[in-house]
Amino acid sequence: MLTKILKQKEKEVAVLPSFIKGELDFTDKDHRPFAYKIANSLSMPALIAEVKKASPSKGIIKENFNPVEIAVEYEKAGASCLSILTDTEFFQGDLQYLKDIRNHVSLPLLRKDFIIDEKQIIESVENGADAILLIAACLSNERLGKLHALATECGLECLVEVHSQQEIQQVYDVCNPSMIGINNRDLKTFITDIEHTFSLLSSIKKETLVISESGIKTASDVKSLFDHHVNGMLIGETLMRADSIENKIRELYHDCSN
Ligand SMILES: O=C(O)c1ccccc1NCC(=O)[C@H](O)[C@H](O)COP(=O)(O)O
Repeated sequence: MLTKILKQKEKEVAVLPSFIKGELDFTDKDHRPFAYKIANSLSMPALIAEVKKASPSKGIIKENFNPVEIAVEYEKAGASCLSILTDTEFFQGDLQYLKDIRNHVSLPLLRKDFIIDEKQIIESVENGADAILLIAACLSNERLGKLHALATECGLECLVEVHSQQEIQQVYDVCNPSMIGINNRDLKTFITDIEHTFSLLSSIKKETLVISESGIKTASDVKSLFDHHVNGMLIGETLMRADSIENKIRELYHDCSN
């Protein structure tokens, strides 16, 4: 699946406009601090709530999909940050959702896509992202280091995603991200297992914020993340399938407040 997605991304990147680094000026962009919001959620893991219509593993997740309405509900229900899927081909997302959502909520926004090229970083800033996802499994050491450096120069924060101990080492060899996301989804089988987060935790430096990603479904999952001092959690499907986002978020946090 990842190979298929990356082939498609190469096609998309080929038609993006090129840029001259010296001519970039993003000083007028207002930046909403992403990692800061995560770090400040002390009594429970911070919620990064994902706006996700469909996925390669589940097909359509939400039929009547209104990204702005969902984002507004997430903000009202107490999410710390939002993740907006912008990939069209596999997740039925759109870059336009990022722009639209930015105009209706005040939360920091993560552009969730498969970033492999500098041009996508410029596109992310121009379309209102505060942070981007960089997936270690999609990038060589050199590419990861370069993309992380450019994103930082452009005022974007990076959530660097890993699946293994080896990838954590790769990440620390080339950059020192403020946030590492451990993806609980095995990209070969699509099976999610929250234990995956706990198995990799000890390899992450104390000063790096840890986000557990994918397959988080119950209050007991959230409580165990909290008990393991995981700083944040990225949740898509569980929230998108809920009849009431507000009730679902309250239910997920239930065991942390008791
Ligand atoms: O969601 C998928 O099927 C998927 C397949 C291949 C690559 C990535 C995929 N998901 C991206 C994500 O990381 C999730 O959208 C995110 O972590 C939220 O996961 P969930 O709460 O399980 O929807």
